Amino acid sequence: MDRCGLSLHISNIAYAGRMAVLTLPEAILLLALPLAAAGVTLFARQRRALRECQLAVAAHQRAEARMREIIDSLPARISQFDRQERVLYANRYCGVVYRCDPADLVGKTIREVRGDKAYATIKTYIDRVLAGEHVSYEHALERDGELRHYQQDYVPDVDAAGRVQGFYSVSFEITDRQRAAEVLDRLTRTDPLTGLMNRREFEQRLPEAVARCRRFGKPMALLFLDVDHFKAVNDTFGHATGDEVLKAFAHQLAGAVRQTDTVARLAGDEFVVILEALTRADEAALVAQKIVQAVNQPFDGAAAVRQVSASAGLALHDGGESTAEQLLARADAALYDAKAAGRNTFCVR
Ligand SMILES: Nc1nc2c(ncn2[C@@H]2O[C@H](COP(=O)(O)OP(=O)(O)OP(=O)(O)O)[C@@H](O)[C@H]2O)c(=O)[nH]1
Repeated sequence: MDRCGLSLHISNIAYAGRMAVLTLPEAILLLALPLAAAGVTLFARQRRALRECQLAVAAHQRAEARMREIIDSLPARISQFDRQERVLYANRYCGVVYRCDPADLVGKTIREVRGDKAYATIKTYIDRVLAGEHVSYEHALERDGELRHYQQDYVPDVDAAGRVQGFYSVSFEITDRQRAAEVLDRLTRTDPLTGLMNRREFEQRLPEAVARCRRFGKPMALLFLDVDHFKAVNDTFGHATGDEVLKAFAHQLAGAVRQTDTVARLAGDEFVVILEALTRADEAALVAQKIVQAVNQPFDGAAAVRQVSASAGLALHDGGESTAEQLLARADAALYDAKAAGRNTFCVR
């Protein structure tokens, strides 16, 4: 009952008092009834308000539980750090990756969680996110004895005043994507028939080798090989046998050089070898001789073609001004010299 209603009620009592003489209990009852009614109304309102508040809290708790369930169910590491790089929150998947209860991570620093070595690498990203930048990078972690790759995002946690008070970290596993990319990368660099490097990869590696030769002053050489009379192999035994010969030849060639030497198939029956960090320039001629002899050995197994020979052109680089293209052109010219000299040999330019 509001103030106006109460004064109206009292004036009604006064009027009633004038009309009839009330007993005391009747007067008290008359006064108490509206007050009790007002109390009941107030109580009901308070109860309704309390109920609404309880419902709101329950709804909030349900929403929070749902959010937490979603965050915990995602196959991603989601965590929150303060400015001192301490874990404030870590979702369930963090526990899966770090093999612990995620609650045990809370309070630890990122350095304690990731270890000194990883921390040295990621410190720069942490500094950037704490300076307010959204940072993305990829990294690898060993899990179950296997190297797994992750896409990592750091997002600044900014307070109402615009200050960075920490950061959120989200990390998705990208191992499958990474492996697919590696396979694709390998395919783009490899000759599918022989498994050797292809021309594209060779064209990238030769200038790098020339640059190293110039920088460190260690002589290098390029050997350009071509199988002798290979057309006759195809014409006599068919293309499939020709392919088998190329594979066997590639195997012999790769076996005749060091693991660190670069061996590539440029096209058809043309192969190249980059010989780096030679101690003396004439060492290249010895290696060329050894290679020409090695590829002239009979093939393993009972193939239709038991043996081939190859001619080779050798070009040396002493660390001077020659470019990769010039080196390749010299080796190519030397190869023609070797063909003209009767094949199954090498010439130098
Ligand atoms: N089997 C097979 N043959 C190929 C492939 N690529 C190119 N060839 C063939 O390889 C042969 C290359 O022959 P050439 O090098 O031109 O001639 P050659 O008979 O070896 O003669 P010389 O080099 O002068 O001794 C051609 O017949 C091409 O068709 C391949 O991937 N597989």
